[in-house]
Amino acid sequence: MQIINLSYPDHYQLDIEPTSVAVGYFDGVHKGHQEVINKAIKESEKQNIKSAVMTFNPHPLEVIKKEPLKDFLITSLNEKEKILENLNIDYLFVVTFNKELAQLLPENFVQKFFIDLNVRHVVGGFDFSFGHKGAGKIQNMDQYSKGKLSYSVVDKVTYEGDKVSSTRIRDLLNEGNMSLVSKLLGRPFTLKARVVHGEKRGREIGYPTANLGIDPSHKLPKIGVYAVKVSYHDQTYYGMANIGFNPTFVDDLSQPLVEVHIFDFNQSIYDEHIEVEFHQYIRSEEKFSGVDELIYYMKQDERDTKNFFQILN
Ligand SMILES: Cc1cc2nc3c(=O)[nH]c(=O)nc-3n(C[C@H](O)[C@H](O)[C@H](O)COP(=O)(O)O)c2cc1C
Ligand SMILES: Nc1ncnc2c1ncn2[C@@H]1O[C@H](COP(=O)(O)OP(=O)(O)O)[C@@H](O)[C@H]1O
Repeated sequence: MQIINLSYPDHYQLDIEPTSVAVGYFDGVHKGHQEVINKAIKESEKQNIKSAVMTFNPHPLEVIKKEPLKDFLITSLNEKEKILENLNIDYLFVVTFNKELAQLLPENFVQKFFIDLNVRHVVGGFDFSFGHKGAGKIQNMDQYSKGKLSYSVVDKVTYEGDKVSSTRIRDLLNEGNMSLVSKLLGRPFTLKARVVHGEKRGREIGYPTANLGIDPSHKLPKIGVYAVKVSYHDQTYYGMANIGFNPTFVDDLSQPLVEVHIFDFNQSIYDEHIEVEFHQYIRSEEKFSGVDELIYYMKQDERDTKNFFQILN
């Protein structure tokens, strides 16, 4: 997959082959988004052209609200790139979302970002809008492109009767309903991050924890303890994670920490990247009377996690 960064009003001289492109912000790349992307791939095969995804960065809300998003994005740009890479897309266009782009008339957006880029077919979801005040509707593509592009609109995808949407997934993350989140995403909710330094308390209490460096804009599941799987250097491990404020030891953390104790693992992985899949909410985070009570509960968490994954204690 070739990643091409674009921004308006910059001029660019690009040599891009004809494409069928799926367009959207695609936060989470959930089952609904996957249908849009698959349609673009199918159409590229039919027309014997390349497949592409066009996404935006940062999130439009950040530009409209003029402040950084907090606890919002289901996938960082980096995570999105990795998911798309696995879908075998030929090109990923990452369009900078800025004030200028937000003001483009739909017909100008279509000229600049589709026709000028050699796009032949555009696929969007039934409710996708673009351009000035979101007035551009994919359904009006013939008018904007003066018939120069073909397009398809993908219908609402539902799960158990309700629309699959990024908002629904955020609500389920707030509830810690990881099994339903997995169903709507088509894969477990995953954080990909660098391991950063913590307070070095973990190893003292017999449970070293890899602390994840996560951008505050990333959505996190509700505060508490989770059964997780960790990928590191092409190997998968089981583990237990805590998302929280370590109230037993600290009382003034402004951001929740995400930390993972990996079972049967004993390597120094500071500054390395790991991927953590959240499979099951285990319990809420508590303020314990001290280290001994915390250790007692962490032992119980280890048993609960191993029972959940059906691995031997
Ligand atoms: C499975 C698990 C459960 C945890 N539960 C709690 C908890 O309920 N309350 C709490 O204050 N800290 C909890 N912690 C966080 C520990 O306080 C933290 O891992 C420890 O202080 C080590 O911190 P460090 O990585 O900064 O050294 C938990 C950590 C893990 C891995
Ligand atoms: N089983 C394990 N699970 C998680 N991290 C481990 C494990 N074994 C060793 N480590 C290493 O130890 C570090 C965590 O130790 P800890 O004392 O909790 O330090 P910190 O407070 O800096 O996170 C991890 O970042 C990692 O490099």
